[in-house]
Amino acid sequence: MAKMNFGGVEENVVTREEFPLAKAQETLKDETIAVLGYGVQGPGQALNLRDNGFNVIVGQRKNSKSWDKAVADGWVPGETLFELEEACEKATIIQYLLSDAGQISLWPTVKKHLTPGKALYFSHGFAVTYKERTGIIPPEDVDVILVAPKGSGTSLRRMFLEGRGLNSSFAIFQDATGKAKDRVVALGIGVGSGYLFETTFKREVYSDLTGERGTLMGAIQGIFAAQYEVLRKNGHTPSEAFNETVEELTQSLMPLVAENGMDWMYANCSTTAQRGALDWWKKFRDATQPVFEELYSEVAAGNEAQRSIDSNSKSDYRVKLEGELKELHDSEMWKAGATVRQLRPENNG
Ligand SMILES: NC(=O)c1ccc[n+]([C@@H]2O[C@H](COP(=O)([O-])OP(=O)(O)OC[C@H]3O[C@@H](n4cnc5c(N)ncnc54)[C@H](O)[C@@H]3O)[C@@H](O)[C@H]2O)c1
Ligand SMILES: CC(C)(O)[C@@H](O)C(=O)O
Ligand SMILES: [Mg+2]
Ligand SMILES: [Mg+2]
Repeated sequence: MAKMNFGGVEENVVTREEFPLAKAQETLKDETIAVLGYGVQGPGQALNLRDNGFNVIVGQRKNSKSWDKAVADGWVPGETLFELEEACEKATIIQYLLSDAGQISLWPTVKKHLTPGKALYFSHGFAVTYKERTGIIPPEDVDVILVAPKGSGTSLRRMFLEGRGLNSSFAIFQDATGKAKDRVVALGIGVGSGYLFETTFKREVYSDLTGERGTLMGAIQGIFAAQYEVLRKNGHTPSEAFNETVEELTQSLMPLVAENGMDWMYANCSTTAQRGALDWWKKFRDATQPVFEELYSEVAAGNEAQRSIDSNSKSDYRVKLEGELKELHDSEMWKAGATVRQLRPENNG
């Protein structure tokens, strides 16, 4: 494992140079990897593993949309696509990629097939870290490992097809066979990770829940909405408000930030923008920091996990969710966004 310096802090990372695909293939040559669940991560990881030459099968409920999607992606019923229990039986490595709530209900079935020496793989530290709430306590004689791609399964697949790689974290909760480290790193390379950084199940779930509720999705939508509303209230058109809040960020500035960092962006805008951004960023940091503190403590207390488990297990969960998503979809800001996206020359022919 290479030690790399991240802004003055040394961390362990695994790169593709250090652990090439050929080594990953050799490590897992006698394994049958069953990817359970074909939602968002399932397809990304299963297809990348298949294209990378691993022995991989998919387990999914029959008569479901995800089953049909798996068939459309070339998984063959009875050969590489099975009902969940049959896939568990055939697997030496079970990649548990059902929704976090779905993992709770299927657990008794999965546990039954976790015979000594198998590996149980997660892409989230949720099930094991919050075991008192999920009831997921793996037997002691199996490896329990994690590769958590830091992004959507959609991006994992897209970036793989573009010859790029999404970064993932990896962790070992339990090394029963003495092979857990090689297995987890080989799987991380196999699913198409750019590089792998080391974590624990607990640190993965605390940071992931914070990130998705924070700057990755929750906080950013909140900041978008606040700025858009202020601009609209002050007489700006939807076009102007949307362009100045979202479109410029995603189309112009974020690709540059991705390439070079926000420090570079600050050094490469107008002196007017530079002055203002330098003067205002700390005010935004100070205003939001208490919310982030509250968020992190709710995550660490397990309350966020419990809320997610509870809401997912309600019978009207789907109906309520659709209502909430519709509210966002029907908001003026995102309707304006749909029109703006349509007007991108590459989208309007
Ligand atoms: N969505 C992402 O891009 C992403 C990114 C990183 C990590 N993860 C993690 O990966 C795992 C999978 O997440 P996902 O978003 O792909 O899941 P998902 O919500 O898309 O669901 C995956 C599959 O679970 C099946 N499922 C749900 N409940 C079930 C049940 N009770 N019985 C049988 N099958 C059931 C669904 O049919 C679906 O095919 C989770 O642990 C998640 O936290 C997801
Ligand atoms: C894609 C995300 C937000 O990073 C993931 O954590 C998820 O739960 O979907
Ligand atoms: Mg997440
Ligand atoms: Mg995440």
